[in-house]
Amino acid sequence: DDGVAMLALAKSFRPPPIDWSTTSSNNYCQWTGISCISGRVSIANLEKHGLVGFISPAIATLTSLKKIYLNNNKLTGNIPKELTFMISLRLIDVSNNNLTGKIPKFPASVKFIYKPGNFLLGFSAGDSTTPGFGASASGLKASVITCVITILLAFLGWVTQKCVLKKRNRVSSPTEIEGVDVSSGGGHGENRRDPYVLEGGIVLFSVEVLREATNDFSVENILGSGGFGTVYSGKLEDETKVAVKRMMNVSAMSDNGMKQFDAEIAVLAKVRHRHVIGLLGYSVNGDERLLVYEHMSQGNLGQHLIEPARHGYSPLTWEQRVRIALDVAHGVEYLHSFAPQSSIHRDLKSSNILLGDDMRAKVADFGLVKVAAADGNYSVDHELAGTFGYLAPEYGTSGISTTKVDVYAFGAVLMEMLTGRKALDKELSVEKSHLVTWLSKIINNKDKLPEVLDQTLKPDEQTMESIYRVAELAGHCTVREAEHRPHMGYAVNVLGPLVETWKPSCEEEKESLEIDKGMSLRQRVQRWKNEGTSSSMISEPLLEKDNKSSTGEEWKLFFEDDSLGHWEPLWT
Ligand SMILES: Nc1ncnc2c1ncn2[C@@H]1O[C@H](COP(=O)(O)OP(=O)(O)OP(=O)(O)O)[C@@H](O)[C@H]1O
Repeated sequence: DDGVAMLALAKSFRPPPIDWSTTSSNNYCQWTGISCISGRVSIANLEKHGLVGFISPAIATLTSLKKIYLNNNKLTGNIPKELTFMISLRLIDVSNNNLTGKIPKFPASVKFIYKPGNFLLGFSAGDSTTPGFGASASGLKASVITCVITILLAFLGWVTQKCVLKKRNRVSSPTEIEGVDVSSGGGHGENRRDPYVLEGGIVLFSVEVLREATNDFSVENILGSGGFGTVYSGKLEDETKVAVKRMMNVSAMSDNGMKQFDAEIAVLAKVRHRHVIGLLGYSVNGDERLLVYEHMSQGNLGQHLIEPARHGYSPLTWEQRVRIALDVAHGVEYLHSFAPQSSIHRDLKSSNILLGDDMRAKVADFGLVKVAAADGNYSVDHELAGTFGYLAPEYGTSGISTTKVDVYAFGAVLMEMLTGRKALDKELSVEKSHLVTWLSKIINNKDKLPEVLDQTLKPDEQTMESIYRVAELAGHCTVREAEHRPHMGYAVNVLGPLVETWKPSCEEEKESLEIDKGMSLRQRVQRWKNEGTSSSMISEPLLEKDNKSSTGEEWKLFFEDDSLGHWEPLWT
């Protein structure tokens, strides 16, 4: 809901546009010049409205706003620097106003138009060297008036910003972020000391803070690399361990890198669940995009399943595997059914399942997440994304995406747990390389299954019963017809009784949904830890070999709908 910010915006104009209210934000999507998508403001077109007043920093809290047209009005005051932190912003036009103060530096992804007009922009108000403000008496008077007005407006803007951010974030004071140095603001070269806490308690870090935390993004700190960047371990000043994902140079990649960055923030800012990775904050500096997550000390599931010794790990016991599977099922079920907006992960795989100190799992990497269509419906993706081996047949062939796409991928992960083999292993023969296709033929054969199990398991009779149950579930999750695959809730119910500490999922969700309002960053990380105890569109080439992945060789898939026919799925 953008109501609070819209009211602040209405109050910053004198008078506001004709049908805008300064007392009620009801129906703000219907206000003149406002366009919304899913109830969130996406375009504000207030061009030529004769507006007098200032640009409210509250605009910065409209996190879905893409375009702002404030040109050809009579606005005074400065352009709030907070606007440069807006992750969704692509265009801002403030030309032909009477704005003063510093010219803010927007990221390269934002088209910033401030000329013609705004003759005093770039000069501090009242500067005697400013054209038109010479030593004449009238010039001096004008300059003093401008200066007083600017100070008053800046103060008003500052008060509005404090109130709006406080109200939206329900964080009583930024200073409550104990020991976290979020100085130097968003890292636009200015040495800001104010901390910024944005929607959902997400912290806006300065690049300098993250640079220090990661030892200047040193090679020794690298935790892994994916298709869109490198992840570094880091330690904040208060000793909080974090993982920092440094996106590849955004100007060098297509829009999709930006989309991934935006999607992670949009989803993870709203989601708090013990089995979903916690996003602590982010940083934007020119073309630099950084995401800051809670640190997961035991790496990703793939590293523990496939050649664990290579990563310095012992093989997982069966009990650990089932517990991890249940954690993942809980996390994905939450995403599908309980999160504020039902979503599809679309890139579930063992390298996106991260493990904490206690070997409990969290689902990560939400860059490809997509809002799910209403129950029973589906949408067709024109830009497919995911990783070979985990891709559901209907998704690969026709782009049909439902939550069952994640169920299929989950089934593939279960098969990796059973066999200790990669979902797609190019080293093997064609019949064996695609794990789901190969194992599906064996999975229901109680005599043959023991032969293909991960050799490190050595199950006794009781464990074997559990293995058969999980194998059956894996087969069910990966059936060819999406409608015959179960919902994630079913997987939770199958796996729950197999582990000791089973609790009904809805009870768990209730506890976990509680967002950590008013908690310090350190407390939030600690809480997430405690809770743990219980692509860019690449059309050429169509297949991008993701040889940087820490799980070894994988093949990422990105292609446009017109190229669907070029791809031969392995299971046909
Ligand atoms: N919060 C974290 N804590 C610890 N390690 C992490 C964290 N996030 C990521 N990693 C490590 O960094 C690796 C790379 O992560 P990233 O999300 O960039 O790529 P990926 O998921 O492996 O591949 P892709 O993004 O191409 O799908 C992960 O596989 C994991 O080992």
